[in-house]
Amino acid sequence: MTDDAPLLVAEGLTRYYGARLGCRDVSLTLHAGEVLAIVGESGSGKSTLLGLLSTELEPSAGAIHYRMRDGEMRDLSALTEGERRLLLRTDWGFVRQHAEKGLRMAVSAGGNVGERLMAVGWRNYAGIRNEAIDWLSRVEIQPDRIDDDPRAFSGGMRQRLQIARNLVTKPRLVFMDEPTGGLDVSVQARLLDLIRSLVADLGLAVIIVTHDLAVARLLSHRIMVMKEGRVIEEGLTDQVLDDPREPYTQLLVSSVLAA
Ligand SMILES: Nc1ncnc2c1ncn2[C@@H]1O[C@H](COP(=O)(O)OP(=O)(O)OP(=O)(O)O)[C@@H](O)[C@H]1O
Repeated sequence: MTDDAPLLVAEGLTRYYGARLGCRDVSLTLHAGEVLAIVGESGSGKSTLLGLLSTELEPSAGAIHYRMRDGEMRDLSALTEGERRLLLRTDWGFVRQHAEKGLRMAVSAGGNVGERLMAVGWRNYAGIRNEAIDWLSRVEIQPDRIDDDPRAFSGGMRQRLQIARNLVTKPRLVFMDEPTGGLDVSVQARLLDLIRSLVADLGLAVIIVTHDLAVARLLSHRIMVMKEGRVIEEGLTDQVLDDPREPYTQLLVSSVLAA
């Protein structure tokens, strides 16, 4: 298997909630180090698709194959529960909009980061603490806050801690669901900058859901536009946003310009 082999291939992903369509017949290929944005208005199926890709939701139809660290392409639906959990704890990250869903709020900042290291086999307390301090400083959290729990942190700090917790194991793929949503504009800008430089430094593959096209433009190489559960347009981010083909995408783009 060469490095050109895709990291993740999804085919025909479909999910119904009873009779209601979540998303339908979505196919995509993601390579290592590639950032894909999924955009669309509220209810268009973005979170459903992210849930399917991250195996949190079971598809009604379709399949996802993922290239494991040993190079083997595996059908994610055929993983054992143990293998799936290991993937989630080590090779993948998931940065959620609400940091309290991605952090352990009653555990110290250092513990939140250290816990993931322990999941990949780190045992030496001093080593774990040093690595946690290093990661806190990478996400611009003062080392003297290491023993505070995230309840004592601002929204932006919580989000930066969530990022450190997710990236400390050097995952190859990170899912992000509106990672800057709900924060003040100035906090958002700083966080986006941080995400952008970490993603580039670590060569991460990212699948990011956002309704904010400015976020997609800043972070992503490729973009998929969803409407009513389907992908209606996709391509290189700059091309799609500068010259949208679909009237719906044109509307999305122009409402941002008018904002
Ligand atoms: N748990 C659920 N039960 C029933 N229907 C659901 C459920 N979750 C999502 N849906 C439906 O699936 C469709 C897609 O929703 P989804 O949350 O994936 O969209 P979204 O683009 O992420 O929206 P938002 O930006 O508001 O989060 C919507 O019609 C929604 O009502």
